[in-house]
Amino acid sequence: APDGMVTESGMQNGNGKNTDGMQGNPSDAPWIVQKFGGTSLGKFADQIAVEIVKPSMSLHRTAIVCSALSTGTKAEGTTSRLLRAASAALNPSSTVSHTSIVSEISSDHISAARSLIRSPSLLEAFIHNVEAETNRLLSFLSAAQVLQEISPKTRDIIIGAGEKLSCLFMTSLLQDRGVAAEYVNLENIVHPLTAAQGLTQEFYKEVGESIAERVRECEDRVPVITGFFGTVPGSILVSVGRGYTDLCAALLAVGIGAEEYQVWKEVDGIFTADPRKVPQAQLIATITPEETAELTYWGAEVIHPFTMEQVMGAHIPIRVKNVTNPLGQGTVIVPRSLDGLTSPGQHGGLLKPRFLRPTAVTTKTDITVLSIRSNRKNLSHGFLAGIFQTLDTRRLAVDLISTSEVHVSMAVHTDTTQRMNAVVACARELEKWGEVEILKGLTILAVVGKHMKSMVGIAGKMFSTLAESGVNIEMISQGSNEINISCVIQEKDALKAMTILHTKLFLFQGDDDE
Ligand SMILES: Nc1ncnc2c1ncn2[C@@H]1O[C@H](COP(=O)(O)OP(=O)(O)O)[C@@H](O)[C@H]1O
Ligand SMILES: N[C@@H](CC(=O)OP(=O)(O)O)C(=O)O
Repeated sequence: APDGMVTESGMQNGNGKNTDGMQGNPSDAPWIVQKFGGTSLGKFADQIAVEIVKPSMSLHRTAIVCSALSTGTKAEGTTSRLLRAASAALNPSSTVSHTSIVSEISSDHISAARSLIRSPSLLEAFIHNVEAETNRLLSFLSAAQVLQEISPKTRDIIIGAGEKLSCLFMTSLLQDRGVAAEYVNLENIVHPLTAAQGLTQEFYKEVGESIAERVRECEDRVPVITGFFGTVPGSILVSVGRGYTDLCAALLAVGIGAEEYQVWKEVDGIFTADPRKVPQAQLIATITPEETAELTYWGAEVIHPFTMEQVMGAHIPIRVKNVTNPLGQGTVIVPRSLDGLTSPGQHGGLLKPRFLRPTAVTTKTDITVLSIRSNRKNLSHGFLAGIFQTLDTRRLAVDLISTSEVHVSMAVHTDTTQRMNAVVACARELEKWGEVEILKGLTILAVVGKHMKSMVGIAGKMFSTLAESGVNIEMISQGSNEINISCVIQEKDALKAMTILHTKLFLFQGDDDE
């Protein structure tokens, strides 16, 4: 009987090697890597264990990678709360203490376990492990409070606690449901020598191989892997950013040579538009990595943008699937080597054929446009270089740019107060070049599709459709590649614009001239 957790040293332990009476991974079957997001784990942990992981184990060796638990939205999730705890520790006048945030995180995990884990011994071992992890976390936060400083490495360790807690929880739950599972903590997987080379492809490859090696040590036990993969060069939040678990699972998929990498979400896959905003959006059966990367960059929060590059180089397909509909086919992001072999399928009969329409439409909110009208007749030598240097010193990246002889407009993503303040500071500095204007409350609207390069007049149709619907276009920019056309509009028009473009460009019945 499962009498304790199968964990690394320091954690309360049962008999790790003994999988008696528990279902283990089949030996020699191909590997599948499954990644679960925080909100999915927070809401559907039982279904994930019983309806997704267990069935997968009958045909595949299954490895699961988990993000930190969220009970509501990602902003209320464990990672966000850990970041708030770190800020609270540093801020003596903070209204909440880091200790109260940590104790809430701890009690949320314990109450999730109480409601799902039936075995008293597994539950007791889990609570013990949560307490040990929480105490360690508190010691890091208290040290930060005393020093009034958090190094990037300490911040990484603090946020990494989120994935450790969620994986301890999933390991115990799987064991409780009869699965031989093993907790795999990647906190120390990055070797200092590997880290020294920076975030290079070689770094990713070595980390992926180390994760795979650790996973093989689990033998027939299902590895439950922390999506936090250690203190990476320059800090995980800065170098990779939120959503790093997608990348972690991709590194494992490559390292272990998985047959498929599954990203489990709360949507059926990638749609022609955000299904929560455009109810007519249709599920896309297959999509290219380039299109997925564009969509992600332009606001569709489907998968971390660094993920595609890793998996596609190794020709491993990514399948985006829904935790609440495990039998659905999802969307397959087809690696280059397989592209063309699979049919460009689509679901539903409402959509125009693939070669006559773009793949998807998306919006990216919180955009500010910074415009500079030169006070000379022509753009002088050094004008553009000066502008970019100013932006660079404030660490601002430009999403879209449009230039004329005496005028430059740049769209910047201002999703944090810090970035908005940086834009205002830049504007002040740029006044030496001419008249500066800041336009806030904007959205980038992007249409993406690999067939668009051969669709004559698609840009014209996009802009005339917007004009007919009374959507004012603030800025148009030549797309950086042929698979995307984007423009900047008012935030208040975003939903209307996306819906009307979806109807006119994607659906049969919306088109009057075909
Ligand atoms: N084109 C798109 N296809 C699918 N989902 C999209 C698209 N654009 C935006 N989204 C949004 O991305 C989110 C991804 O799903 P979710 O499971 O909530 O993410 P997470 O795994 O981060 O918790 C959904 O909220 C969905 O509305
Ligand atoms: N927990 C981390 C990493 C992550 O990958 O999250 P998710 O898989 O829930 O997007 C975050 O919130 O950023």
